[in-house]
Formats: sequence, C-alpha cells, structure tokens
Amino acid sequence: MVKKIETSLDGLCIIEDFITKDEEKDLIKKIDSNEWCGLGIPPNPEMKRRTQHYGYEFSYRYRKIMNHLGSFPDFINFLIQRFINQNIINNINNNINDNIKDIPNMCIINEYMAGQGIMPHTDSPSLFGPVILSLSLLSPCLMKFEHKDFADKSEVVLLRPRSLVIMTKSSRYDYKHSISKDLIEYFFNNSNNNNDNYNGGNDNQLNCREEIIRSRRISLTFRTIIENNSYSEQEQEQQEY
Ligand SMILES: O=C(O)CCC(=O)C(=O)O
Ligand SMILES: [Fe+2]
Repeated sequence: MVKKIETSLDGLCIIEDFITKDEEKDLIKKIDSNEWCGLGIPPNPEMKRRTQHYGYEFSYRYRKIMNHLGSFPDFINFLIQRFINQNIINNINNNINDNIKDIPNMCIINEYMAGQGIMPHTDSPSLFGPVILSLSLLSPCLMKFEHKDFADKSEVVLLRPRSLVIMTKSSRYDYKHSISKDLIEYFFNNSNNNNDNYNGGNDNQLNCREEIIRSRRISLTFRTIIENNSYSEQEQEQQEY
C-alpha cells in the first residue's frame, strides 16, 4: 500500500512503495539494458558515477542542457503516467499555482555503488522548475537536507527502495541535499521530527535506530527544464557533482 510521509521541511514529502517489487525488477532490467555514460564514457566521461539521460542531455562540466534526445522510452512514460494518475503532479501544481505544463521533460538516472554519494547541492533554480521528483531503486540511503544559510537547520530522511521523494518549495530552493559515501548509515526514527506518519503507524519502530547497509542504488530524477534556462554566476560556484 502506498504510504505518504510528510516531513518537517516545507515542501518535502516521501511516498513509499510508489512502485511494486516486480515493477522495480523490471525497471532495473530495462535500465541495465541501456547505455550508461560516465567513468570515461561520453557524454560526461569525467563523471565518477554512471548516469543515463532521457529527454535532454545534461552536461555536468558545462552545467548546461545540451541536446534534446527525443521522446521518452516506455519505462519513463510509465512512471510519468503514474505521477499523473496518483495526482502527484496535479496536487503539487495546485499547491504552487502552476499548471500541467510542468510535467517532467527530463529524467536522469544515477547509479551509486557502495562508497558513492552526491555532494550537498541545490538543483539549479535557473535550469529546472519548482518540482523535483526522485524514485529510489535497490539500496536504501539517507538524504540530508541542510539549509543554505543556517547549517544547523537540517533534516535527514530515509529513502527506501521504491520510494519517491518530492522536493518543492523551501526544501527545493532553500536547502542543499546530499547523499553520503558511508557504507553503513544509521537512521534515527524519533518522534520529535513532526513526522507522525514516519513510522507508518508502527509504534514498535518509534525511537529506534535503523541500520542502513549501502549497496548499489539507482535513482531516477525527474525535472522540468524551464524556458530560457541558463546557469547564474552564483550557481557556477556550487560544487555539485
Ligand atoms: O539520487 C538521488 O535521489 C538524487 C540525485 C540528485 O540529487 C541530483 O541528481 O541532483
Ligand atoms: Fe539534486
């Protein structure tokens, strides 16, 4: 059953079991049958982790949207259809007074092997729209959100396999998110973080420590490219990847 987890950060929520285990297996098979880039393979040969780009190609080096890559393959369209069916896009758009044109037109698939993570960053506000969606497959991991001006204002969320994290509003614009390189992480499931749903109603899990053994993780991040996009000087300084 789909479980929606609200967090204490404005605009950050997680939907668990967004896809089934069979759908996850099927997605992995399809993704692995396609070409990965990174680790010396263009485009983005300098990347230390493997990625696949759909919709548009993104250059990490030039921080720029490059070529249009044509229409999405079926496995991406299937997920976008689910965003629509489950009112994820509509709901968000209603909240932020936007409209349906914000259906994602770009998807980047990231592969993190054990020992790989992503540096704290804010997805470029001058390239990408107000909603960032990321579906996690395989290994769980923690994602840390740190306020860009107040480092002590932070929150850690657990991204379980098959969960969808939705970043909008303050969590998308005012915070940096990151994933550590740690091989083992600990998630403290306390009840102080206003996450009434965080334990899915299972009181046994309250105030307990969950050990996360990191292994291969694949994420699919969906974004909408904004018109007239270009990186601002300030953003150039951000060490994103
Ligand atoms: O792996 C993820 O879930 C997030 C990736 C990410 O933050 C990014 O590519 O900007
Ligand atoms: Fe990001």
